[in-house]
Amino acid sequence: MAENKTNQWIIKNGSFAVPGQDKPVIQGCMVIEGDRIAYIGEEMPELENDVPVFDGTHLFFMPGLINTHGHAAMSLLRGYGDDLALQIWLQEKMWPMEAKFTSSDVYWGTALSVLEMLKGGTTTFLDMYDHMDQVAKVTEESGIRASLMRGVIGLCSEDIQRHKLNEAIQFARDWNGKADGRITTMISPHAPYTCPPDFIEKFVQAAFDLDLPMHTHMSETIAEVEQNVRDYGLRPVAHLEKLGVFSRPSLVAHAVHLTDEEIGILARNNVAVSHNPGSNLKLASGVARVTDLLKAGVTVSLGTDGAASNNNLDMFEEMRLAALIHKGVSGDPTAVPAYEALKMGTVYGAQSLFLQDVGTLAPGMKADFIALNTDQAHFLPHTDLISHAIYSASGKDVEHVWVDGKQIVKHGACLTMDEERIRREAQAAFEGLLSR
Ligand SMILES: CSC[C@H]1O[C@@H](n2cnc3c(O)ncnc32)[C@H](O)[C@@H]1O
Ligand SMILES: [Zn+2]
Repeated sequence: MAENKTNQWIIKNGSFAVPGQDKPVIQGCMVIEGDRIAYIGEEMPELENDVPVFDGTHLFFMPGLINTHGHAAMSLLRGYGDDLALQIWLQEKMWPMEAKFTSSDVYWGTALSVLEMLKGGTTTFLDMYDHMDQVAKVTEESGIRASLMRGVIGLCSEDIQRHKLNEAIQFARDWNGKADGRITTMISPHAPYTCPPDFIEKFVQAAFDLDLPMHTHMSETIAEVEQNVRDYGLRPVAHLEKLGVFSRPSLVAHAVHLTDEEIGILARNNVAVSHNPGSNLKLASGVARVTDLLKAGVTVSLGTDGAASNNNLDMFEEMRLAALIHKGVSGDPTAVPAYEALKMGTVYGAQSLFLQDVGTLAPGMKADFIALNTDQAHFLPHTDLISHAIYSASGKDVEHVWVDGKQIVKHGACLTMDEERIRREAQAAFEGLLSR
């Protein structure tokens, strides 16, 4: 949309989800000025005559979805190693293939994922992987927002450990605040079962030195918890607390197997949890205690994990799963209502990534938002648009996407990425991996 000299444009006649605010849906208009929201409300604000107008009829505007855990380049391994438990899947399928990944593979795998995420309404994603300069490059080029980190597996010699840690530090330092502030970084040992305790302590020190948050996989399977007790005499939560991880702002992925005491430790230390229901179901890891975590005051957001354990990156699916499975396992139909699932995909996502100015639609917030086409059979009647967004919608209903006030997806097509080339290169990259 062309802007006028005040850099403003206005959306009229729209319905807007404003999660976390007094009234969850507003019917009216929203003014965008540059990369931020200047106004949202039922009344028409006074504006210059030449402010461009975008007609929001039949559109439901929502904050862009925030995917708080994943490994984007793993989309190259989608469908490669289905129906296996985590450790076998990692050791026999993923790690041997990932050992062959080149920078170019990571670039095209990440591009494939970012394309899928943007078209499906995700405007911010977290990525923990290797060859992270390539992930940052895709982020810069595509216009998406991202929290990026070099994930480190420490099952190697001390020399290689040192090299990987230095890479993680260098990446975090070089890229924090880059791409017009759309990239932020974290420090990320992969998991307590792949990083020895003294190695994890070095990551904690780095996080202090760089003043950055930490992210790790934790308590994903029963086998992992039992191994932690055998190896270190503690369950993973107490183990990471003892190593100082939670003395930094922290986000842990999965946290499926927790005791009441562990939920207390996470709550006291303000540790956020990225709940990954699709991946946890597919790998048969279990069902996280989300209602208990939320009740204890823990911030719980949503992640897809990599496309090789999901097998798509549709955050609407994760919100729907979160709203459904906790009802199913608890027998309580009020567990994770639609509005709470929406907050997990938006407001709590922003909190989990330590981002202050995304996650809802309000004056002063970054203009990261999406529009769903509600003029479709599965959105009618218009009883409750938040209910429809959680229980009826999918990423395929996303018509438009804006990040930083710039339109990235228009009528379902990505304006910033070469879709045809990405599809071709990703297929070629997978075939190259098989042949090496
Ligand atoms: C060091 S880069 C990230 C590393 O994580 C692996 N991974 C992907 N999904 C999971 C998961 O659910 N639990 C643990 N580790 C996972 C991925 O294959 C990369 O090697
Ligand atoms: Zn993961």
